[in-house]
Formats: sequence, C-alpha cells, structure tokens
Amino acid sequence: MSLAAIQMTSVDDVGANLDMAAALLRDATAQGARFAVLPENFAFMGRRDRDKLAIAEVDGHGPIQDRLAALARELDLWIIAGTVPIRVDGEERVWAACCVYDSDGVRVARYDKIHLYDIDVPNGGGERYRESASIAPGALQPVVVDTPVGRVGLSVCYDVRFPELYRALVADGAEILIVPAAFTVKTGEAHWDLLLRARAVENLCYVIAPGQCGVHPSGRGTYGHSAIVEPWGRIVSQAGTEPGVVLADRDASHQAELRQGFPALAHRRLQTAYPPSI
Ligand SMILES: O=C(O)CNC(=O)[C@H](CS)NC(=O)CCC(=O)C(=O)O
Repeated sequence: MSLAAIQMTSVDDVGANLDMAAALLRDATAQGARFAVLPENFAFMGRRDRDKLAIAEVDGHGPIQDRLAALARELDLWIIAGTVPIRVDGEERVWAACCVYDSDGVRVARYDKIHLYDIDVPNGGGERYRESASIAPGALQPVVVDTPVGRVGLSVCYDVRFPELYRALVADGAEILIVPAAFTVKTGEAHWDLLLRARAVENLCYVIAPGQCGVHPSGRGTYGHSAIVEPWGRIVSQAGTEPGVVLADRDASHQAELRQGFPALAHRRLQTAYPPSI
C-alpha cells in the first residue's frame, strides 16, 4: 500500500492542523505508505478568505513548510502538501502552492494552482467563492516530478475541470495525477467521482485525490470522498465524510500493459489549448 491520500477537516489554527496532518501521515506510514498527499488548504481554513494572508509564508520557510520537511525526513516519506499559502511580493494575495517534499525533506517541486474558483455555486443557496480575491493564479506551466512511485503530475482542486492541463502533464510523461481538493458538497455530489475517473481514464493514469471534509470555521461544508483511481477508471480506495487515510498500490506493469494494449494516448491528433510555449 504505497500511495496514500489524507482526508482532513482543517480549521483556522495552523498548529492544530499540522498536528492532525502529522498524526494521519504517521498512520499512513505505519500502513506502508511511501508517498502521501495532503488536501488543499490542509494547514489553514479560515473564517474569511483574506485570513490566509496572515499565515502565508515566504517561499521556502515558515512553520508550515519547515514542519513538512521535518515530517518527510522523520517518516522517510514523500509528502505532497496539497496547498501551502505562499506570499506574493507586493500584493495582498498568495499563491496556492502544491509543494513536493522527498523523503530527505528536500522540496523538489512546486506547482501553483492555475484555475481559480470564482463561482456562485449552482443551487448552492447563495454559496459563493471569489478565490482570485485572495489567490494569484500560477504560471501557465505544468509541473511533473519523478518520484519512487512514478512520474507525478501536479494539479489542485478546480483545475480538475480543465482537461487540457492533464493532457499537458501526460505529454510530459505523467503516470500519476495529483488532485488535492476542498470541493463543495453540491458540486462534489454531482461531479467529484466523475471528474476524477474521467481524468484517470482519458490519460490512462492513476489519480490521487485527497479532499477536505466536514464543516470548517467559515461555516462551509466540504465533500470528502477522497479517492485513489486506477488508469481504467476504477476507484480502488475511497474515504467517506470523516478525516482519515486511504491507501492503494500502483501496479506499474498493469498500467504499462494497459497503455500498450489500449493505445488511446498514441492516437492523440489535436494540440492542447495551451500556448505553444507549453
Ligand atoms: O474555501 C473553502 O471553504 C473551500 N474551497 C476551497 O478552498 C477551494 C477554493 S474556493 N475550492 C475549490 O476550488 C472547489 C472547486 C469545486 O468545488 C468545484 O470545482 O466544483
């Protein structure tokens, strides 16, 4: 059981969230995980969007990033830290940075969420998000990173609705797609499993998608149902609505045989919609 997705109910107390993340990462390691993914906003979910500015960190250091590096080393575990709020110079906004730590605690990759959730939730009873008010969009540069469990492509939450990002990741050789999330309950019920399975099937990739669950200090609920999906679209492991850990193995030879025997990726004809620089 080498891959883990960690589901959390994060609150507006960084220390408490880091302690909860540490306990769940320890639990995952005890069950055999070598590679664990934390959800979006795992270190902080405030009462108001702008509350995250107060706990945002400079790139590379701070209580959140230092604790992640220490945990990776201590547990001998690769950790993908859903999103960490990183300060943007000269702006009252942060980047939602997905940070990858190797098992020596070295940060080996960073991807900043590109697609921001500026949405009035349909039939959401007034539930409304303006993520771009507090978050700056990341550079239009897909990020892949080689790890002991395979080549990993990074994304965050709302990105999952933009398949062209994943096409670009697969063009760069991704075998595992990461989708840390804090999905709304309404859109989660309608689309969460569907979107994760679609990204897995169309790219013949594993998908690891840890989510937030429960009710947060803002009063909002999140959908939970963290999942690990295999490249044929089967959900191999899934959480419910409580915090916890879901685990699965990657069968690399199954994936390679699938890609060979069902060569849809080799049949691609069209370019992605991203600029040619990507
Ligand atoms: O702020 C919160 O309380 C929780 N949400 C988040 O942190 C983020 C940014 S607002 N959520 C999403 O991107 C949800 C996407 C989504 O739900 C969809 O694509 O339908």
